[in-house]
Parts: sequence; C-alpha cells; structure tokens
Amino acid sequence: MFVTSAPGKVIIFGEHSAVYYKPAIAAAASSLRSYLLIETENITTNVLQLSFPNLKFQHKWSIENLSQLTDTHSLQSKTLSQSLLQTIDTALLSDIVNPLHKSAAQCFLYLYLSIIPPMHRSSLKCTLISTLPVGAGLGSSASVSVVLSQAFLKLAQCTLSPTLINEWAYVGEMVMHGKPSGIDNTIATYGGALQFIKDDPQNTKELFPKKPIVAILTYTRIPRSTKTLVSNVRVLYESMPEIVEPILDSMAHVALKGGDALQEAKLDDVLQLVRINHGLLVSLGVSHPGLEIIRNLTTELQVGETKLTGAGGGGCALTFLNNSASEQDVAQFRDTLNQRYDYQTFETTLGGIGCSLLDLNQITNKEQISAILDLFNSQNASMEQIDNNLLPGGPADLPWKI
Ligand SMILES: Nc1ncnc2c1ncn2[C@@H]1O[C@H](COP(=O)(O)OP(=O)(O)O)[C@@H](O)[C@H]1O
Ligand SMILES: C[C@@](O)(CCOP(=O)(O)O)CC(=O)O
Ligand SMILES: [Mg+2]
Repeated sequence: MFVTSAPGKVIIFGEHSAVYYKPAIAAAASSLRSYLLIETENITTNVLQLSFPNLKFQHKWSIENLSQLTDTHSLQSKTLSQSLLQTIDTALLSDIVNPLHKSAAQCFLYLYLSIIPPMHRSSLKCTLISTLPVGAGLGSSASVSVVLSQAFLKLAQCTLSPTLINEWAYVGEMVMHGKPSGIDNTIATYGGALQFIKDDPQNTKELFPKKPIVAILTYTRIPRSTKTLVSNVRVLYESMPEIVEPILDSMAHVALKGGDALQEAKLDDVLQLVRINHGLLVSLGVSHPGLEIIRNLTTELQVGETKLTGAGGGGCALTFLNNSASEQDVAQFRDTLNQRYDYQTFETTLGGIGCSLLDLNQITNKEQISAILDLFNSQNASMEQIDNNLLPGGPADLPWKI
C-alpha cells in the first residue's frame, strides 16, 4: 500500500499567454493537494477499482476485459492517441454521463492502459482525495494527473524520476484539455516557483523569491471549463491576431518583470503588475462578474491588488496584500467575501513541496495507518483532518519521499 501526492498551482502571471509560448510565472500551492491511495491486497480479485469521493464517483472494470481491449501498451508513446481515447470512450465509459466523472475516468484509464503493461496489471484499488477545489483554476486536473502517473509508473516498476512523471502527467492533461501549456503539471511535479515557457525546458527556470510569497486565494464557486475558456481565446486570437498578439506580448513582459519583482521582493512592482495582468485578461474576455466583485472589493478596501488565476470565467482569484493593509482590513475583506458572497478564502504561502510518495508499509504506528485509511474511506473527510494526518511536512511528520 502506498500513497502518492501532488500540489495544486497558482499562476501568478501569464495564464492563457502561456499557451502561446509566452513566459509565465507559477508556484505550487503546496498545502492544497491531491492524495492517491493504491491498494493491491485484500481487495476484489482481477478488478480495477476507482473511487473518487470528491466527485461522488466510483467505477470497476474487469482486468481481463481491459487487457482484451488493449493487448499492447504504449509506454514509449507520450503523445495523445486519439484511437486509444476513442476505444476508452466507446468500450469503457459509455454508461458515464456526468462530464466531471467522464473526464476524470478518461484520464485515469488512459494513463493506466498506457503506463502499466499487461504483465503488471493485477487487482488494484485506487482512491483519490483532494483538498483542492475541483475545476477552480488551481490545477486540480494536473495534480490528479501527477498522482496517477507517479503511482502507475511505480506499479509498472519503472524508475521514478520527476521528468518521467511530468511527461506522463502532461499526457493526462492533454486527455482533459486538448493542448495545454504544461505549466500546471510541471509545477505539480516539481513544486517551488517557476518561470515557465511551453516546450522550452532551457528557458524554464526555478525562481527563488527573497521573501516567502503569501497570498489570499478566493474561490468564487463559479464553475467553468478550462477547455472552453482556452478555446474562446483561440477563436479571438484567430479572428483578430493583430490585436491579440500585442496583448499576449504585453503579458509576456508582465511575467518576466513580475518574476524579477518576486525574486527581489519588490512588492510595489508586483502589485502594479498584478493589476495590469488582470486588465489584459479582462481584455481577452476571460473574467467574470463574480471575479470582478473580488477585484472591486480589494480596491474599495485598499488592501492590495487582485487578478484572476488559472483559466478564469469563475474559479479563483489571487490577491497580494499591500504593506498598509491592517489585520482588520484583511479580516473585513475575507469576511465580506465569505459571508456576503459565500466565497471561500484561503491564505496560502506559495511554493513548497512537489510530488511525493509515502510507503505505508514503512509506518509502524498502526493507529496512524488506520487514521490515514479512514480519510480515504470516508466520503467527507475535512480539509483539516486531511492536513493533520497526511500533509507532507505537516503535523503527522510522515516519511514522505520527495
Ligand atoms: N478530487 C478529484 N477527484 C477526481 N477528479 C478530479 C478531482 N479534482 C479534479 N479532477 C479532475 O480534473 C477536472 C477539473 O480540471 P480543470 O477543468 O482543468 O480545472 P482545474 O483548474 O481545477 O485544473 C475535473 O473535471 C476532474 O476530471
Ligand atoms: C489558461 C491556462 O493558462 C491555465 C489553466 O489553468 P486551470 O486549468 O484553470 O487551473 C491554460 C494552460 O496553461 O494550459
Ligand atoms: Mg486544469
């Protein structure tokens, strides 16, 4: 039995422009994570079981059926095979109608069938719990792709390396989104803070901010689809390239300057650039009145600057506080968002631990193991319970391998 874990991410500068090969800055939201429990013993034989309690979704497939369907596996091929995707859809997922269930199961089966060769396919139960809001712009899909890739590579007896995990997680992201930039899976794998350029590892580099980056994340609970928003921007780009290209170039300058400002802890510059980046995103049509509420309240209470983060259209906003924001101001800001609008706010330190692995056989304390298993078996474990019992570097002090 083992658990894999990976964080969500916050794009600080350059969402959407990242898809067009422009530099972007992102950091791990390392306390908001997905955790995948892998059980291979004392479970139903010759069955692959999936349990995603956050989505209230469970499913089972006979391993024999799966192997008949795809008797060859494509461990070498880290590109998206439309024919495998089609086979999965028609033969294994035709009974699933909920779109969230469908995309999660597609990603799960695609990675399972591609990574684990038939000789290593035996009875398996996979249970995934997460403290990340689903579909909110904090990279839950990438975090899920990373924990699945890491676990399946281990079951396939591959030597685990961050490069390999990240490559497969990108395939998982392609299953969910088509052609993403790859920034989310890269952060979920490596953790920390990065300046990222799509398909350009030479110019993707780690950032070392002088001061820890503390920010407030606000989840509007407004659902949206990354895939749709990215494709709306594509349509705009293709219809007015002479206008959209300079906006994307401007976002690239914002990201490069913003990365430097974060490293040098130049808060005034960071705040200006957050405001500019949000304005550019508004011009691309990816904001939402519910996000503007947060931005307007930040201005009204003069606590700092806010931008949308992730694909926008709902989901989450990121707020950096200015030095003059008092504790009362910040409390008023958060209380108003929580109480008047039913938004959820988190104070988060950005950066920290990327993907990690916990071998439950190494834990000798039986009570600790049963507390961990209870979290996966419960349908509604709270964020606090998960953090207390599982968070890498958290109070339970577990032997996570990074
Ligand atoms: N806790 C979870 N359990 C199972 N699947 C999840 C979970 N969280 C996210 N997902 C998958 O990720 C998808 C959301 O991804 P996406 O729209 O890109 O939003 P995000 O900004 O959170 O990455 C969901 O439809 C689901 O397939
Ligand atoms: C809009 C985009 O820049 C980020 C999307 O992030 P999320 O799925 O909303 O967490 C797309 C991408 O980088 O592939
Ligand atoms: Mg995503």
